[in-house]
Amino acid sequence: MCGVFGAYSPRPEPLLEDVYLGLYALQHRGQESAGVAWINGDGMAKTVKGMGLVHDALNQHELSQQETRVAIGHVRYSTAGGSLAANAQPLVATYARGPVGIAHNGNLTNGKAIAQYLESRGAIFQSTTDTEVIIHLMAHQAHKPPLEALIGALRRLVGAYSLAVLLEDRLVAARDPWGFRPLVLGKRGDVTYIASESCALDIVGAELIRDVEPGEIVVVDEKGIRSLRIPVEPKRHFGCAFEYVYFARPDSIIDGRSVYAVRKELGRLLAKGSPCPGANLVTGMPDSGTLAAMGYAEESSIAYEKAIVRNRYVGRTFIQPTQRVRDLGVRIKLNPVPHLMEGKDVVVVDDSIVRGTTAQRIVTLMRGCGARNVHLRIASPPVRFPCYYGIDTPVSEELAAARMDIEGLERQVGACSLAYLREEDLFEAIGRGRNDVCTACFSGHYLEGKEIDHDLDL
Ligand SMILES: O=P(O)(O)OC[C@H]1O[C@H](OP(=O)(O)OP(=O)(O)O)[C@H](O)[C@@H]1O
Ligand SMILES: NC(=O)CC[C@H](N)C(=O)O
Ligand code: SF4
Ligand SMILES: [Mg+2]
Repeated sequence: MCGVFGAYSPRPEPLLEDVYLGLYALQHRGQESAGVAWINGDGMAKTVKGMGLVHDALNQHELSQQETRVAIGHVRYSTAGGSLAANAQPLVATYARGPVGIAHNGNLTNGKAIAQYLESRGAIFQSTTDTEVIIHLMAHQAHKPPLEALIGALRRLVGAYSLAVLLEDRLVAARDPWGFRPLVLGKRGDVTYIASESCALDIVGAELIRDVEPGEIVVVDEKGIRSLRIPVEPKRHFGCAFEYVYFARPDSIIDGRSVYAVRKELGRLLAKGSPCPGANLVTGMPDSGTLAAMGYAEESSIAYEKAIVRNRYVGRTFIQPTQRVRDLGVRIKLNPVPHLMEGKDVVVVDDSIVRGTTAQRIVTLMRGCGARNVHLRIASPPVRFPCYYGIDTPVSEELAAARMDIEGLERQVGACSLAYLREEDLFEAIGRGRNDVCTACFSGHYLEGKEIDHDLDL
């Protein structure tokens, strides 16, 4: 999952500082690289990118010295192509019709097929991301004006894309027809913003105007804001349920629904479906399990304690690219408060179990601190299938809930009991119907109707 951000002003301004701040607010969506791109006074596309977190990769002071009318930015969590400097985004190129820059959140399921087709006709790729195919598809339609070439490229894509695009001196936002990933529009005075999540608008003092609709292209230029459509009719919408469960920040609003409210509701419904009468306290796995734990505690009238402390200097562990770093991360990141554990029956709520790294470590530590019973409650259904749409859930063999049944997993993590949320409760908490939400990593029901399993590395 990545984060994208873009800004457009009718006159030159230090917009890159806003982009920097917006990316900072989207850091939870990608920790591997960060970058910005803008159009300078000569109409040329410029870019600064680096590996690591926003404050390591980019220099806020230097960026704040630049004035521009249009700029985009990206934080990356690699899902197609390795975690390399060459794959850092935004990707920028100058083709026959002028400069173009693209920041992409999501994953194309036909990216590899398109790349092979283009390579067989002489295209030379500079990166191994799926994102680059969009630029090549545009370059192959150089007879059309750039906006038409972009639309012509997008109509060939299948899968997930929420894009912030620099197109000459225009800012363009585009969201795939299935609406997998979030994308919002905001405004502060006459500056227009696009962002993966509304929390990035808040940080620059912009007001959330609305979501970019699935299948919509929003063009921002000197004429104002225009809305166009990607000419693809989706059979249904596929907004990612995992954004609400784990990925997005709780202060964001996605497709009109507060992530905070959804997470608390997930916890309440979990308590109704899988209660734990007699437990002494409920606690949440920081960070993303916290709100569901509060909802669980409220619904079951059991005291909520912040009984697992998070080391604030460690970021997200699940989105780290290797298992070694994930193991180390969980080790340093989370610790129970010993005196709250002694002789207690404790309910621990987490948002999800993916590989089982976090659950196993914490249950072991809690037991070591003297907890009598540890009941693990998960505020989403079991993750049994890989995601092909921009979250790097591993192949089925690495997914804890695909490798064993719930009793086996309960034994593996050492919990006294383990229970998951029901799928229908997930739809209820999100407030949308089965045909509006993607739950493929839980259900195995993919966009193309079957398990797609092609190697997405281009
Ligand atoms: O079963 P696993 O493979 O351990 O993956 C699941 C865990 O990973 C995520 O936490 P993460 O540390 O990434 O982020 P968070 O701080 O937002 O909870 C998620 O919230 C679970 O706690
Ligand atoms: N997770 C994402 O959104 C990643 C975007 C793109 N597929 C990449 O790997 O660079
Ligand atoms: S498969 Fe899971 S993580 Fe991927 S888009 Fe669907 S719900 Fe989200
Ligand atoms: Mg977590």
